[in-house]
Amino acid sequence: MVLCPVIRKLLHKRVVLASASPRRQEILRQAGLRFEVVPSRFKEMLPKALFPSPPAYAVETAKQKALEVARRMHQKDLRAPDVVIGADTIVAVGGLILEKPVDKQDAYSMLSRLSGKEHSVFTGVAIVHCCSRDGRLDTDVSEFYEETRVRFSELSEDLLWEYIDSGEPMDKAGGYGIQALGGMLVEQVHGDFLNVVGFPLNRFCKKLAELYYPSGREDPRPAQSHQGRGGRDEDGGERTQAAGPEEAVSSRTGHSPPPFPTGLLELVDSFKASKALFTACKLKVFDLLKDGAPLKAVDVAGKLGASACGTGRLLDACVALGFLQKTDRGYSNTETANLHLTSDGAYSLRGLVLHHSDHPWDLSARPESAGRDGVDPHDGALGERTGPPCQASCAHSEETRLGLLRAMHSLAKLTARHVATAFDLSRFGSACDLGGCTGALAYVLAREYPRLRVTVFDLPEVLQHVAGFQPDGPRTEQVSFLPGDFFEDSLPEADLYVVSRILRDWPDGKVHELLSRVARACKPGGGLLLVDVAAGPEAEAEAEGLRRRAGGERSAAVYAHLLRRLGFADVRAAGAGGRPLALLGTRGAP
Ligand SMILES: Cc1cn([C@H]2C[C@H](O)[C@@H](COP(=O)(O)OP(=O)(O)OP(=O)(O)O)O2)c(=O)[nH]c1=O
Repeated sequence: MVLCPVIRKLLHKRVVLASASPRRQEILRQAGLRFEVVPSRFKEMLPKALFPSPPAYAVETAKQKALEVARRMHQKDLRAPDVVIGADTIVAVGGLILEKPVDKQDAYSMLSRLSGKEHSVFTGVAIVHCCSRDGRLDTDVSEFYEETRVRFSELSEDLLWEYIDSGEPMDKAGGYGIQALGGMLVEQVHGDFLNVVGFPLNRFCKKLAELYYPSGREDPRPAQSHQGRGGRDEDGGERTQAAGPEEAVSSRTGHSPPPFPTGLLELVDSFKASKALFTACKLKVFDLLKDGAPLKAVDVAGKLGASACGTGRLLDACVALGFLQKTDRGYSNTETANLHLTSDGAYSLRGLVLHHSDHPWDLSARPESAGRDGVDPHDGALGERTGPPCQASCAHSEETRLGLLRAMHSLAKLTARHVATAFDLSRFGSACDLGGCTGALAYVLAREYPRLRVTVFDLPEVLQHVAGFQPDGPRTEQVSFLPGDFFEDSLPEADLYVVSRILRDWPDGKVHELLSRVARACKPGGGLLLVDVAAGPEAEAEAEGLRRRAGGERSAAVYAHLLRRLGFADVRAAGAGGRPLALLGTRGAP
């Protein structure tokens, strides 16, 4: 069939790739498709013996992967994406299906089975069109597979083990990657190379053409029958005319609708998810479900004095978010909820959640900055000043301030050990935590470094509240509190200055001013530990733009650049839980 430009047909749709495979993502991205990645949680454990042929197994697995994601997304947001794409690649040799090896021995038996022979690589693909109607999810599945035949050379034992020891086989069907080192093993390829790598792009485009050019309005030739090549299609029950109404309009007018606003809709969705969390915390749902037996929605509703229907929806949303689990017996907390969302959990973040729920624009603004002349934490973060600082000041009632302290304390407590151990700080004898608030980080630093004396430097109106947050236990005498304003007063002498979670909503000028003061106070060889950099390597590039739009963290690269400009050398970054967390710079000679 003649290929038409089909990828653009998906540009204005919300497309999700239900796959964690980096190869699939790359192939589709390079083809110009715009999509989100939501890896499927479907376990690839269908009983192979039930399938008439290996590709039938691959197609069904691909379909189940895509459907799982469509259902999960629908349950979470009550709005499924327009299209979910799932794929599954298998290797078949002598009627046997080989998936990813479970260990080196398994990789060895797979590769020795393939040595000197021809095998088939099948990738099954499912394109699931979704539609949410009255809270129900309708799906329309189109599926196909592609076969590529691959011949391996005879492989020596040495080569086999050398290849296995490279680690490459482990996440690949049949235990090899034709696109990398595994290419060495291959003598001949018959068919689509990309199909072996995990996604049959050419056949995918043909399938899209069948779906999106129903009666040849744009394609000079009418769509072919769905039998495809060699009658291999497994398109049972698929729709023959997948173009939606907007397709029809666009093909009539020749006008292309704008690209799908994925980022914008993600923001809306994440707001809905946060809202469910805020509401459940406010209603103390997690306290209610803490220790006892699971409860049905109607019982939870009764205890909360809320409607059964609304409560059921809220509980289901919490299930989708991973905070509750649901069984026949009812709803109960997950581990995360017990630990972080109950009122009295050791690492409770409920205070933080409630604070953000009640003061969405305060985010991580600190109580003292609201009252300080000229320091409006939102200045710059929102692009312009949002009003005179006194407004923010008035908004900070005593109760609000305590709520904010509680929120900051719980967050600092949770992350303090990661921060304290992100670098070896044992060379420092004294530290000053600027804006260290309740001392949550200071106490953990003291515990980790018995030689370290830590001064928490913060405004008097903040320090007057900290008594209620002091921990019992050893070495509390290493920590002292000193009232002061780090913009007005001289900074206490210290070998190490700590600036943790206070800069994120500040305008660049204020950040520069504070860090310059630190740089001037810091002795050569002294350090600056800066905590709170943007998460995720991909976030680095976006962080600046995002921060400018909505306030938030700066990327590690931006901070590192600034620290170097201010005379800090050997600036190193450390992360925790896969996220960048902190930077440590050492003051060079002035
Ligand atoms: C044969 C072969 C497979 N592969 C890869 C493609 C697939 O990623 C993987 C087969 O496993 P799959 O289960 O198809 O995919 P996956 O587990 O990587 O991702 P997901 O289930 O989330 O979709 O093997 C290669 O990269 N090169 C090859 O030469």
